[in-house]
Amino acid sequence: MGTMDCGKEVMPGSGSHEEKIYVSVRLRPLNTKEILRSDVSDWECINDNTIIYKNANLSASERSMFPTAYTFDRVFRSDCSTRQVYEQAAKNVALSVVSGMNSSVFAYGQTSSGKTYTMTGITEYAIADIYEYMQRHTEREFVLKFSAMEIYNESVRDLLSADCIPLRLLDDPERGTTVEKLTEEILRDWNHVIELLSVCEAQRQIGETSLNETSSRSHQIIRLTIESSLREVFGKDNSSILSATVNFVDLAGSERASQSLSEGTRLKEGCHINRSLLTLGTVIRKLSKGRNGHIPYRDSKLTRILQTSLAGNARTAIICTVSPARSHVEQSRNTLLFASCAKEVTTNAQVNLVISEKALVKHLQRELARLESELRSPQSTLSTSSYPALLREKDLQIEKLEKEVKELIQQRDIAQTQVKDLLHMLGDDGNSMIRVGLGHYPHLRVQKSPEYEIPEQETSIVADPQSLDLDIRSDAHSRTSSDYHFAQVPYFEENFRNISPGLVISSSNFSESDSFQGWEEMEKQSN
Ligand SMILES: Nc1ncnc2c1ncn2[C@@H]1O[C@H](COP(=O)(O)OP(=O)(O)OP(=O)(O)O)[C@@H](O)[C@H]1O
Repeated sequence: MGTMDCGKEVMPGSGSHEEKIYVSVRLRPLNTKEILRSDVSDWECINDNTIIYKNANLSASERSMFPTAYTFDRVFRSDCSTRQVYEQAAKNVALSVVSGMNSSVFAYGQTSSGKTYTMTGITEYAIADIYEYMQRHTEREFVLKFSAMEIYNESVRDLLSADCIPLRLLDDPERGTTVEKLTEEILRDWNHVIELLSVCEAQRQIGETSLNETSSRSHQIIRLTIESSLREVFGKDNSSILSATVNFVDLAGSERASQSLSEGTRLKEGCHINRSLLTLGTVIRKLSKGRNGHIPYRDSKLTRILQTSLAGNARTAIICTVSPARSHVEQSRNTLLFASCAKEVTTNAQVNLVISEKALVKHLQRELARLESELRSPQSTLSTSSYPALLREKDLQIEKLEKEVKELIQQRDIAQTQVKDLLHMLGDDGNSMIRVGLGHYPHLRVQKSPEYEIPEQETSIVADPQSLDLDIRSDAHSRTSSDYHFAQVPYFEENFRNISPGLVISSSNFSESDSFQGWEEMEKQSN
């Protein structure tokens, strides 16, 4: 398998993942030394999330000063296995790396609390799971790169190199802080992993203190970078590649010189360890209160290298290891205080997509060709040759609409004239109108239709429901109002109740059989 690290562009992809750091606490059993000096276990995990300090002899002032119960995403009793800790507190975060998200798993705690014990197991389990994932996803081609470093006395050292030359840190605008000249081994297989892990173990600075015979005197970061792409297009420089890094961080343990009885080299190491852990604590505390103000990442190499993992483009899990011994209560409380701040810190992981420059150029060329052919195609609505036809069609549409507008204006003018004439006629013939008070009938108006040449014997009727009066207009040329015959009241009721206002009805609609009665008769009935 070849490396994919050619000229490339890293782009944060879709699937932004803002979340809080996953914080768990692991309580280890009392060790032989602690048992021999009759130390007692003062801490107890009362459920999956809460650990309590259970010393009954606690003074009242101590009780008021310190919390006795602490809650986290997960707490592990002293009899929990590292496999269990991995499965429940690290696996989910660590394996995000195969989906293109950066991730980090840290162990934090005082010296001899079980950080190396925990991280050794977690690193192996996670890499084994990554291999298992690769076997299941044969449609993708994977490249795994392994690197390892330690920060010893504030110097960065390559754990895969025999040289003890301190490495420089560089600031990369895209990738954050990087370590110059750090060896990156492309992993061949699982045996290669085991081999490299044992090289790291052998190279790491270990020293004996009174608290831990094999105390780690440096912070160790084992880093795995995973790149993957779909197999069919792999190696042809025309694919996008997922690229992410997982860090397994085994921090050196905080220690009190009086307890670790260190002096000389160990004392100097302890000072460096404590100072960088103090910076880490400050960074976490400030981040837990939001990202306002200055965050002192640059105060230590550890926080510079881990900046992305602490608040950037990464998913992060922190496992805080705690000794149960009463003699370490102060250190344990400090660890739990750190854990309480850490659980308030938010990171924002994104899927990292890498597109090789060649692939990017090819993609853009293909897109350009597609657009050009679309422009040339005769069917294309964008074709330049179709513009004149399109314009002609639009002109015709405009012409048609203008014609319609003209016609509508004419119709409106005619209607206005008719209304005028009608009003005029009503005004002129006002005297011939006979008003009848018919309070309970719709307003009916009997009148001559303006355009209609009414024959001698005809009269028209217009209903006006706005008024309760019944108005009857006679054909003034032929008759007087007294000559009129009208339908009986029930007839009006039946036939004109729903007549629209202004509708003209000829009286010829009535037949003699409708038994017309004289006007006076009708008036009599209505009163
Ligand atoms: N959960 C555990 N169960 C059993 N033994 C443990 C557990 N945790 C730690 N130990 C033992 O305790 C001792 C100290 O553990 P370890 O070296 O992992 O501590 P550490 O926190 O890494 O210390 P340091 O910071 O000094 O390196 C080791 O002998 C280890 O085997």
